[in-house]
Formats: sequence, C-alpha cells, structure tokens
Amino acid sequence: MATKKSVGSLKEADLKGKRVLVRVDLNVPLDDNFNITDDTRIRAAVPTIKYLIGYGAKVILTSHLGRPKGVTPKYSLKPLVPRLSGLLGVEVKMANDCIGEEVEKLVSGLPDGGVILLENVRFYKEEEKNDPEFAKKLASLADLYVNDAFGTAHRAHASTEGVAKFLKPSVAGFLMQKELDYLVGAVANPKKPFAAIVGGSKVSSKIGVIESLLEKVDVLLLGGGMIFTFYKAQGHAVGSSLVEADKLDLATSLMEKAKAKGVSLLLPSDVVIADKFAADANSKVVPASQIPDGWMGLDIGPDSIKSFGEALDSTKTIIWNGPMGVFEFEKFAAGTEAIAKKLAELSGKGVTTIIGGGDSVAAVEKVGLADKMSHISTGGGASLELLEGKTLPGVLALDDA
Ligand SMILES: Nc1ncnc2c1ncn2[C@@H]1O[C@H](COP(=O)(O)OP(=O)(O)OP(=O)(O)O)[C@@H](O)[C@H]1O
Ligand SMILES: O=C(O)[C@H](O)COP(=O)(O)O
Repeated sequence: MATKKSVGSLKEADLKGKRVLVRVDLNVPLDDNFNITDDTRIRAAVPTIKYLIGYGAKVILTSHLGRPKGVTPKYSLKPLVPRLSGLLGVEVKMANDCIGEEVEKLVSGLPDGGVILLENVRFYKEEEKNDPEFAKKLASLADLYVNDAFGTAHRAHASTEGVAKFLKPSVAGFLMQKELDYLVGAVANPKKPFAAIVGGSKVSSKIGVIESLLEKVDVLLLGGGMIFTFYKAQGHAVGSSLVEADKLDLATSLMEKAKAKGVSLLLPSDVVIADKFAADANSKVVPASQIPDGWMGLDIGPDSIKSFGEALDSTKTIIWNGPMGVFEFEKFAAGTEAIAKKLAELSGKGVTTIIGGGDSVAAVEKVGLADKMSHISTGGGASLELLEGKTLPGVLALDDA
C-alpha cells in the first residue's frame, strides 16, 4: 500500500534535556460536564510520552480538540489534564495558549522529564490553513519534533505537517509507527489467505477502500448499508433500504472486478429488516433478495453470520472497516457483534486481525473485545485514507528512516 517510505523513529533521536514538540491526537469525546467518555486516544499516546520522560526530554504536547472556530472554551484541552497526569504518573502543566511569550516562559521553566500540554492548537485558524508563520512559532518552542497523532495524519495542518519543515529531526512516535506497521505493512505483505470485511453506511464513501483492497485480498465480505446498492444492481427488491441510485453501475463493476481478480466477494444471504429506522422498530429476518415494500434492511442475518464466519475460518489476515448493521440499535447489532466475536476468536488462533478505525472500533469496544484484536486503529479518516492507498501528509513530512 502506498506510503512514502519508512519514517525516522524516535529511538534514533538524542533526547536528554531536549525540548520535544509532540503532536498527539487527544481529540477525545467529552460529555456535557467535560468528562472524558472514551480515553483510548489518551492511553494510546502514553508510551511515546513516557519514553521521552524516561530519557529526560522536556515534553511539549500539542493537540486539537473538536473543530472550534477561534477560541472556544468548550473545546479547551484543560479537562484532559487530570487523566493525562494520572496515566503518565507525572503532573502535566497546562498552558493557556499554544504559542507566544507566556508559553515560551513555561517551556523554559520545564525540568528534564517535565510535561506541558499546550492549549487547543485549532484556536488559531492558521493551524488548519497550515500557515508557515504559525508553524514556525510553534516550532520555535522546541528542538525536535515527534508526530504521534496518527488520527490527524491525513490533515496537512501546521502542527501535523508545517512544523516538520522547521524542526530536525522530525520523527514518528510509537503509536504512529504501530499504525503504519499494521495498516500499511500488514496489508501490503499479508499472511495469506487475506480477507477484508467492509461495511458502513454508503458504498460511495468506501469505493476507494474496496478498489484498493480488491488488489490484495482473497476474500471480500460486504455488509452494512452499502449492500442494498449491490442487491439493487442485481435486480433484487430492496424495499426502503438505503440505496445510492447513482452507484448501481459502480456496484456492478466492483462485482465484475472481483470476479476478474479471482477475489471471492460475499454479500449477505439474509438480512434483518425493520418497518422503520428506529431502535424499537418491528423486525424480522428474510432472504436478502426478498425485502418487502416498506421494510428496510438494518443488519445481516443469522445465515450470513454463519457463512461469513466460515469464510473467515481459513484466513490468516483480516482487516475490518465499517459495521455490518445499525449497531447503535440493540436489535440490529447482532451482525456487527458476531463479526467482532469471530475476529477475537481467530486472533486467539494466531490470525492477524486489524480493525480499521471509526465505527467498527466503537463496535468492538462496545462488546469489550478491543484487547483481543491484533490492532485497533486510533484513526477514522486517517485509517480510511491509508487503506485507500493514499499517502498521509503528516507522515510524508517526517524524516526518512
Ligand atoms: N443497513 C444499514 N442502513 C443504514 N445505516 C447503516 C446500515 N448498516 C450500518 N449503518 C450505519 O453506518 C454507520 C457507519 O458508517 P460509516 O461509513 O461512517 O462507517 P465507518 O467506516 O465505521 O466510519 P468511519 O468513516 O468513521 O471510519 C453506522 O452509524 C451504522 O448505523
Ligand atoms: O477524530 C479524528 O478523526 C481526528 O482527530 C481528526 O479530526 P478532524 O476530522 O476534525 O480533522
């Protein structure tokens, strides 16, 4: 899969007493009372930070939170400080800004092994514009740069891309490296047979991923809302299921491509249908080709779960992106949960299982199986772009290995 190269690693950098600017992705969900509802990304950032602390670096953390337009207290990174301090076992200092004199003063007072968190870098519009002057100011706080923000590596922003031009060395952190190892390495050189499971709502958002994976996989299982566009293209009745009418030809051509490449493309044979899009809808299981008018498919059915499981049994590498159904509604979560369980079981038997970010990760976490998988990506958009074979600007900007 296309990425530029192998990137320079943290272990090569000389760290003692050095000011290290570390771009992390601390874009975590917070509730109305500013409680962190999922700290996965904070925990994922810890190994790199601990390593830097251990080698006596002065650690300057920079991240965004949300998509603020200018300074917006709701998007302050302050509520993250206690959790970050707890996980690191050191007291993390908070800066009220991310550039400027006050921040410079705080950084110069930082002891070796000390950690400071800069305020939300997106409080400046220059961040998303990748403004070189802003990047220079950010870079001036440090001696070297570590990018560990895999989740934001698909953005060419000042803190993810621009700063790398002003700081040498610019290297990948451990999380970034691990994400690339799995989402690029394991996918480019998979142990075979190699299977991909692609779900989610629309085929239009997954075209790139499906086309790219068709070049590599032996088996492709499709689920989620996109399957109805495939059924419709095959001439089946789909009731009021989600269909992208302008993508019927595309669906047909993807099926033909799979055939020409010898990829076994499996669509669910049965589906769970609902009489409305709601958690309390009436539901029943029908063959995929017989969805009555007024009903919509919201999950894959039990026969499909069985045949998908059997297709996965003989594989050695599996990558999964996108849920099999509307897993947010308990009644339509069985397909997604069954796939999560199957992957957990196969992981235990030595199969490499990679969950490619976004909603599939949320689904795996919901059933408590995250620690059973070989790799769970912390990136939604970033993992999708990597799986499409794109190069990420935040990776491209780093030094070559
Ligand atoms: N049959 C269906 N009909 C309608 N929506 C569906 C269906 N199956 C799944 N979905 C919805 O698809 C959504 C996820 O789609 P999306 O394409 O965003 O997946 P994803 O790849 O996991 O996300 P991301 O792009 O963040 O990685 C879920 O909210 C789920 O409810
Ligand atoms: O949550 C994410 O996908 C990343 O933190 C990037 O956020 P963004 O989509 O607002 O750039």
